Amino acid sequence: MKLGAIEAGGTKFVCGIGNEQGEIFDRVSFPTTTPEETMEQVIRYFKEQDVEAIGVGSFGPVDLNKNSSTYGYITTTPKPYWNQYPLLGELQKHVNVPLGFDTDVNAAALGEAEWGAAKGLASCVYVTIGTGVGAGALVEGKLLHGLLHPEMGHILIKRHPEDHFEGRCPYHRDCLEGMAAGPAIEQRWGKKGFELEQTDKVWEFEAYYVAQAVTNLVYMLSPEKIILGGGVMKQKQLFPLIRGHVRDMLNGYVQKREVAEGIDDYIVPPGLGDNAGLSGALVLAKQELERA
Ligand SMILES: Nc1ncnc2c1ncn2[C@@H]1O[C@H](COP(=O)(O)OP(=O)(O)OP(=O)(O)O)[C@@H](O)[C@H]1O
Ligand SMILES: [Zn+2]
Repeated sequence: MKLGAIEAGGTKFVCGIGNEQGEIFDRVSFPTTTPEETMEQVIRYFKEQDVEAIGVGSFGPVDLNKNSSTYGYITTTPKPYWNQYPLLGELQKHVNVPLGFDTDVNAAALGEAEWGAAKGLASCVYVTIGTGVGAGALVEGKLLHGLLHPEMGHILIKRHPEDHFEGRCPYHRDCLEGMAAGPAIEQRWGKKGFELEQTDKVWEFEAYYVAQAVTNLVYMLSPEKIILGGGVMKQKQLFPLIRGHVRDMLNGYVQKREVAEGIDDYIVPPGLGDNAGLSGALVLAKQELERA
């Protein structure tokens, strides 16, 4: 089965060709500029490929309600040019195959549950900490949608007592994304994250914020695995710091092996590495084909 996959990000669109076993045969990426420019490249790529279905995991907010007149739109994004953009409709005009659609982070969670770190589990959360913070959740075997879709990057967190950075979320200032996304690190410290590897304080603050999010996720969704991805999580020293804080914050209240002696295997990097989103989009394509 030849399937197409799109990971539509705010910086770049990654397109790929793969199959229902999660093998990826080709992978290209186009910068996210204007919808016209970016989509022209995406459409040209898929027109040369004879795929049976395409799955799309997109940055958001997106409309995932199939009964809505704006299904498949990128809706209220502050990203210039992409506000109220009919992503799926535009694609469908040019490729006559079933299209699966979900958020980028839900797709990543799905990919990880199918072939990655959460393989065989009916629940997991995938959190990305990159240009923004977002999380997708698989709950009892299904991706979580609801009213809009979860926007877990904007949860409210307690400030580190030594952190005086004001935060940079345009909506909430010091929410999780406002304090812990890559651009927040850069603005607070005046350097990019990868240049701050040796500065312990940077990762102490970062781990404190991410651990609060993880702790809240444990309480709210009770996932069987929590996967932390995105550019900032390339700093591998964050993992032990986050796990330590989570154990302290839970303080023994959740009495499960996974969040005690098994925590190294509970809060983990993506099993699929940078392919989580694209792999998840393949699953979305496969599922849409089965429904069609
Ligand atoms: N090795 C690293 N260490 C620390 N921070 C990093 C590292 N690599 C990237 N970052 C930070 O992560 C952010 C980029 O995140 P990422 O690479 O996940 O892109 P993204 O947010 O997924 O992009 P898109 O918007 O296209 O989805 C930047 O703020 C960057 O400074
Ligand atoms: Zn916010």
